[in-house]
Amino acid sequence: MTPVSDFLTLEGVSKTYRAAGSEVQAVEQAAFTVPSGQFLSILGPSGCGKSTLLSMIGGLETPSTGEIIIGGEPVKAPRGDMGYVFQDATLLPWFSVLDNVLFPVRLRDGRTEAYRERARELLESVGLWEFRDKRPDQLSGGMRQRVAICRALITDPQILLMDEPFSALDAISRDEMNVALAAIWDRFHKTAIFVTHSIREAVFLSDRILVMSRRPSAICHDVMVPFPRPREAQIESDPDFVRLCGTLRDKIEEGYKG
Ligand SMILES: Nc1ncnc2c1ncn2[C@@H]1O[C@H](COP(=O)(O)OP(=O)(O)OP(=O)(O)O)[C@@H](O)[C@H]1O
Repeated sequence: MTPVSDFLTLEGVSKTYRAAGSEVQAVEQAAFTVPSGQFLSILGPSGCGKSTLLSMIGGLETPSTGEIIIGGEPVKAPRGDMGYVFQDATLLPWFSVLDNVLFPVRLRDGRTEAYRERARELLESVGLWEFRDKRPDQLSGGMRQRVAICRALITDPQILLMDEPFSALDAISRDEMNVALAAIWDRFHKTAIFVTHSIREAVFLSDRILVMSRRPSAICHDVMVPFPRPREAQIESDPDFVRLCGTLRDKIEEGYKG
């Protein structure tokens, strides 16, 4: 049994895609553990295998070699106790904000009334309760992503997986979303795996950052983020914050060269 302190464990995880006679080594020998409640970001250049790694943790892709263990159980398929947030909020356009947040419950057992209070708590925590009757096309991109985060948390999952959830947003909305996500994470405190290209975003949000290189597609650095929580947007002008961003930029450049 994996101890709770090592909630997620990857052992020698690799992924090779094979198609039309060619092979792509998307992830090579990933091995790390994540304690329960840690916010971990995976940072690296385009094509280094970040999304593939996240998909394998989520049970959406199967590793070619190695094993992924969550809460003592090997991951064989998507689990009911995971929440997902993707680049596109993928809300149902004909449902209200509230019904979108409750949708995973409707799929699971239909007992949406029992979760209405939790939906209210989640929507209030991101400032959207008063928008509960609006439809997605009446919301901004940032608001839609906040709804997607509430939807991912409605069933109180053990782990939240996020794949570049804010990359389609403009810079101001993205900064707002980082503050909103940090606040929601401080409140609900889930184990979180967050894929991003943005060094600043990773440092602002994370307890720990894994940097991936492109050749090989492997984890090349594992860095703890020392700043206390709660974090305010102003932390980004702190010299230590700026210095850590510079260090990570250097590590990513090293990873590019391979
Ligand atoms: N289904 C697939 N079939 C074949 N190759 C794939 C597949 N999915 C990803 N790849 C390849 O695997 C490598 C890693 O892709 P992946 O999307 O995991 O990288 P990434 O770091 O998330 O990239 P980005 O930051 O651009 O989203 C890339 O070379 C990609 O083209």
